[in-house]
Amino acid sequence: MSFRIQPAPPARLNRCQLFGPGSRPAIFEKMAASAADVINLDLEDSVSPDDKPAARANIIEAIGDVDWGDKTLSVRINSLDTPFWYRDVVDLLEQASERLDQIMIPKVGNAADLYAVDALVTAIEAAKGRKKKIAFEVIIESAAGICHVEEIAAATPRLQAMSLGAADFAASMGMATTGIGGTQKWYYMHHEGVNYWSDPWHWAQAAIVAACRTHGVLPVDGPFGDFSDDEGFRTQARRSATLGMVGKWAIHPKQVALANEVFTPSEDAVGEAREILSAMEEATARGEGATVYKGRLVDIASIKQAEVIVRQAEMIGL
Ligand SMILES: CC(C)(COP(=O)(O)OP(=O)(O)OC[C@H]1O[C@@H](n2cnc3c(N)ncnc32)[C@H](O)[C@@H]1OP(=O)(O)O)[C@@H](O)C(=O)NCCC(=O)NCCSC(=O)C[C@H](O)C(=O)O
Ligand SMILES: [Mg+2]
Repeated sequence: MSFRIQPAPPARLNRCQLFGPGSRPAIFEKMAASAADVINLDLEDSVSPDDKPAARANIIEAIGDVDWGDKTLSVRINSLDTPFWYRDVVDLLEQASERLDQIMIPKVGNAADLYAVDALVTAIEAAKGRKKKIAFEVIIESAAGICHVEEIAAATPRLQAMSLGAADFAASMGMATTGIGGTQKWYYMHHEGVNYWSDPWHWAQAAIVAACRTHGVLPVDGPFGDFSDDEGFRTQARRSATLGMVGKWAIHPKQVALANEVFTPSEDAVGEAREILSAMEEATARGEGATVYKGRLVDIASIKQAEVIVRQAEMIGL
């Protein structure tokens, strides 16, 4: 390992991010009452161009008026290739209450995109005397974004989280699918009469996790479009969790419980992680760097692995 210590990501829960269009204020209270850790009020692709001004006004009003509890409250602005984004930032930062925690910047292509938004946000915060520094989260959802994922993860200390946006990513990459996440019908190998399905999102997810872990950012899996397919959602989420992601988006309220279920470590997993830590404590007291736990090797690296699970459990209060 490099002599530089890997920075810890923000110590907050991010198991589920529930999205809702800013043009649909009737669902804001329902979003606030949900069990999602993060709320994403959307000004981007779920809002039609004509509705953008009204959606901004709805969101600004709701940030102050709705009781969002202890959730992380985030607003997705429009991307930098549109005429909408600067007005999103200016109106939010000038008019929304200090309850706003974060803005989500979609379709980032390189670090300079974040530099531009950071400059604007920093100027408005200073001009308006805002006390809370707004955090950023980004979506990697283009060929440029995935090519520059590491410089994006390092771009600004405001950055807390990074998601994979499977729909725009597939379009930008020219992928032959209209599916948003999950297994794709034609993505398989064939051997001796049997098809073996593979995961076309895997490499992008792994690149995102590595960039995030290098720079202390939370890696998050994005949307799973078919909200009638609970098992498909669970399977995709379990793969993401196994790869190191901390949570997943919900584009319908029924997906919140599924994400929380997958990204909350099970009692068994937490129990085993605590037992590994105890076994290693005893081994260390005996002057040993490795020992045997349930017939398998555990060593100093196992302590770090177990601590990932125990830290997550402690944040949740398990
Ligand atoms: C997908 C939806 C349009 C479905 O809405 P609806 O038809 O109202 O669903 P239901 O009738 O099944 O709703 C049941 C009840 O739940 C409430 N509801 C609906 N949606 C939400 C929500 N998001 N949060 C909270 N509550 C919600 C309904 O009001 C019903 O309540 P009740 O009548 O009291 O029982 C809709 O869910 C929706 O708009 N979802 C979010 C869409 C969105 O934000 N999309 C953007 C993110 S995905 C994306 O952008 C792609 C990404 O960038 C990429 O590139 O990959
Ligand atoms: Mg998108």
